[in-house]
Amino acid sequence: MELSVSFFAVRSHSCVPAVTAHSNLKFQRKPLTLRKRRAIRARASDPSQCQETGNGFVLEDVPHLTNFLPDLPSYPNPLQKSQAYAIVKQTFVSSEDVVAEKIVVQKDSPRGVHFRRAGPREKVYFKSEEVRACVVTCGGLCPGINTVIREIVCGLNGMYGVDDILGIEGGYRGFYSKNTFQLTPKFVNDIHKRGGTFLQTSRGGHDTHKIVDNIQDRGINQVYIIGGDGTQKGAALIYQEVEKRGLQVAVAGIPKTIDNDIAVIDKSFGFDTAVEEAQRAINAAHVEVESVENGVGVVKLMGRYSGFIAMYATLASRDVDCCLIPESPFYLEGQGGLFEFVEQRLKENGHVVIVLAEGAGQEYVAQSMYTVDEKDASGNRLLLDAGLWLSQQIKDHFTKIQKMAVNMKYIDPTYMIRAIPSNASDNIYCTLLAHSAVHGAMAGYTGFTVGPVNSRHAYIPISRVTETQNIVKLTDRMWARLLASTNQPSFLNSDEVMLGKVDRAIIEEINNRKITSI
Ligand SMILES: Nc1ncnc2c1ncn2[C@@H]1O[C@H](COP(=O)(O)OP(=O)(O)OP(=O)(O)O)[C@@H](O)[C@H]1O
Ligand SMILES: O=P(O)(O)OC[C@H]1O[C@](O)(CO)[C@@H](O)[C@@H]1O
Ligand SMILES: [Mg+2]
Repeated sequence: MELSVSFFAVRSHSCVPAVTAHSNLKFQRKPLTLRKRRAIRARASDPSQCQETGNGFVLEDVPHLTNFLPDLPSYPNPLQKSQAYAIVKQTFVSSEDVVAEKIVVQKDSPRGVHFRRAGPREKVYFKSEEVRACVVTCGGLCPGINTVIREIVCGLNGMYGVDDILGIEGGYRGFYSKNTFQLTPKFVNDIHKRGGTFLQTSRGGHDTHKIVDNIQDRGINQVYIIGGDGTQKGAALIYQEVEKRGLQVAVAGIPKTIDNDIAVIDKSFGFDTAVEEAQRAINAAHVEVESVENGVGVVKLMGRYSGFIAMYATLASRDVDCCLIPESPFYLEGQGGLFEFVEQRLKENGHVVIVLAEGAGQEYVAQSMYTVDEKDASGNRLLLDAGLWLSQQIKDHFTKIQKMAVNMKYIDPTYMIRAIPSNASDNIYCTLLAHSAVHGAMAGYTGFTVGPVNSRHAYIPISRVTETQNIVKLTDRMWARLLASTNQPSFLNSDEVMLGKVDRAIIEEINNRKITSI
């Protein structure tokens, strides 16, 4: 496989520090802390690989087919003959190009974690005419899925001359319960203009053995898997089984989630589109409540454990008085509570708009009604309708206790913000994701997820994107910007925030909610 010995002095699974070509660096670098070293080591267990050099430079590498198929032949990349790329200064990504996980550093800090830069390589490990690829989409919908499908098909065909691409219908279970169909550039030509997934999706049904049996039986050698955290965990299992069986099959994950809760990557595709669509609902709520006396608008947006959509939609709109997200506990009654704030805004402005992420206040809703802990087919907890609950609570409080009638307008655009086609910038983002995945698979990388890290597309070990979930950090500046813009109560004791207790509690809670079985 492509690996520059001079650059990466060590190729090891256990991150042993080594003396390298970088010893002439300008600044003395601090060694990695024991905690960091342990964390990296834990991640370095197969399938991801990790290399650390003496100056604290760490490469968290992705597996390559030659790791378990050392005699695999390579071929010149057909892009060498591509007209489109003929005048590109550097068509191929050098094996030394890496992307830094942290972009803000101090002069004495270790160089830190890096990922392999995504893009076409000089050598490929598949002959174009021998590729049989497949594409599958799993989990919930998200704007842009069809663009990713289209660009995998068009990228494979246009850049690499591959014309055997299968569509797997209806998610993971489609591998073993449905017939496949052929995907051609012509067939997928205008699917990016539609919302949803052209291939259909499902939750549950991941059976690693049955899936890999089918991959093997159908002679598939490149598997493109589009889906969220659950899907990527499934992709890792498929990769491991493929390796165990010694198959020449590249497994590439394309991260998808409307909630923007996938770790490491800058942002998930479709997120901007969803935030934009959410503006329409917020605007409608604002127009409604402005036009009546004591108007209270409640808008419920998606966000199971992460309130990114609600936070960004609030910040973008400026018509929102209060934003409630799962990461930030809130309370209704008493001093500093939501009721007091609503009353104050009604007195000041005559109306109030509240945006609520669906996962916020779940514990209150559960307390107020008899509930059974229901799960979807993938094992994700089914949420209770916090929007409806909150609307009722506000109505009851003002009518019964304050003797003040409010005009409640509850808007639930949950599915509307994700069932739409992606906007222009998401379309371009989806294209880059798809092409990165195609280049990676053709170059023989496997068991990887693609995504932008500090705006540069990289190949990331799957375990890295599934080990934690991205959440809104209450101690980060973005949440402070929101609080400053809405002037809403933080519902937090400032000592707790300062000590970072809040984030820890939330992370623990999220960990407790983690799926243990599917
Ligand atoms: N831990 C796991 N191991 C193997 N497969 C999994 C795991 N978790 C989920 N899956 C499979 O991945 C698929 C999608 O999972 P899930 O429904 O949780 O959605 P997701 O990919 O997390 O997307 P999203 O949450 O953004 O809608 C399902 O087919 C499910 O069986
Ligand atoms: O109703 P569905 O299709 O299971 O999807 C709902 C869930 O999917 C997500 O969009 C992504 O996980 C969540 O925000 C939401 O709770
Ligand atoms: Mg998920």
